[in-house]
Amino acid sequence: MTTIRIDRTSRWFGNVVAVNDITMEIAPGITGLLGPNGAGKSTLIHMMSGFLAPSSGTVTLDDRTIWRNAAAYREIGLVPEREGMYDYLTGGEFVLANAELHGLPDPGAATRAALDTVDMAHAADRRIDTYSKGMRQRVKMASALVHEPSVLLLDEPFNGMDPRQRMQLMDLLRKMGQDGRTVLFSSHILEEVEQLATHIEVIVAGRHAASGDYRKIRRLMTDRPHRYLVRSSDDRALAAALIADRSTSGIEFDAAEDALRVQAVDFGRFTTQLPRLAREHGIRLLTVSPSDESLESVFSYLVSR
Ligand SMILES: Nc1ncnc2c1ncn2[C@@H]1O[C@H](COP(=O)(O)OP(=O)(O)OP(=O)(O)O)[C@@H](O)[C@H]1O
Repeated sequence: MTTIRIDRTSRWFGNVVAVNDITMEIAPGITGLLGPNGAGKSTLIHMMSGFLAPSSGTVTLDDRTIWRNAAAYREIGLVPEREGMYDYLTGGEFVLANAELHGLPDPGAATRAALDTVDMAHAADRRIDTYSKGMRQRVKMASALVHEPSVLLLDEPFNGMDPRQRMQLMDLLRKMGQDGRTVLFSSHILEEVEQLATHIEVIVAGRHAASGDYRKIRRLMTDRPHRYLVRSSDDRALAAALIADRSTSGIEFDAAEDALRVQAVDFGRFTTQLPRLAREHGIRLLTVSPSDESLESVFSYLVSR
């Protein structure tokens, strides 16, 4: 059972602070690292895998520093985001190269076992440039798993996969989590993380924004103030009724849209009160649409709390 600890860790590149004073713990099981593009997910993963030194703070694996520690590298497998693969090699040769780099006693057997795990033994002798995106991803997985690491780190592994490939990879990662491995994958898609991760860490603009199980993260997201665009048969009367209710914290009239912009602070209450108030006042609701449902707005809410 292996735990990665990130303690007050920052990483900067010149003037850019990619990771800003983050503290978190990655325990056995499946953790989702959720954040929008540019949040610092790859930088954090590269520090966890020993590819990048922290500028300050520490990243440890069961209390041992990861950076420049060959013994720690042996316990970690990384599936990078980039496609950088040696296309002229076969899948088998690609995985074997990594087995040899790790100095495994029987690299051939380890390669076969890893390719079996990801269900790629049948294509081991084909060149990588003939593979589909999903097959490439699985060979990258085999290469990361060939030395049977206790920690598996995957950077945006579902990018570009079709639904079937996505399900297969999810099943495989679930199995690894159940076996007691420490699995961390990054994503900018909440639903993806929800489906797979038992624990979620959210980072935004290099900072740690939230952590917990998906119920907690969902709740944080639905409890935040929501903005709606509302059109009705009598906007003035509806505005008066809504502003008197505690579910609503602000209303303005948007002349260009010919609609009300409503800020709701209590999401649950607002969704039941709006139709009730309209009915009571004989007002017909014509449009009710959320105007800030993008994940970006959710994330910016999480960091501004
Ligand atoms: N080698 C580097 N040199 C300069 N800036 C970098 C470098 N690596 C990352 N950055 C910057 O650090 C910030 C975080 O990047 P990072 O790739 O870690 O984010 P991310 O969450 O993985 O995003 P994405 O999913 O888009 O890759 C970005 O502003 C990026 O431009």
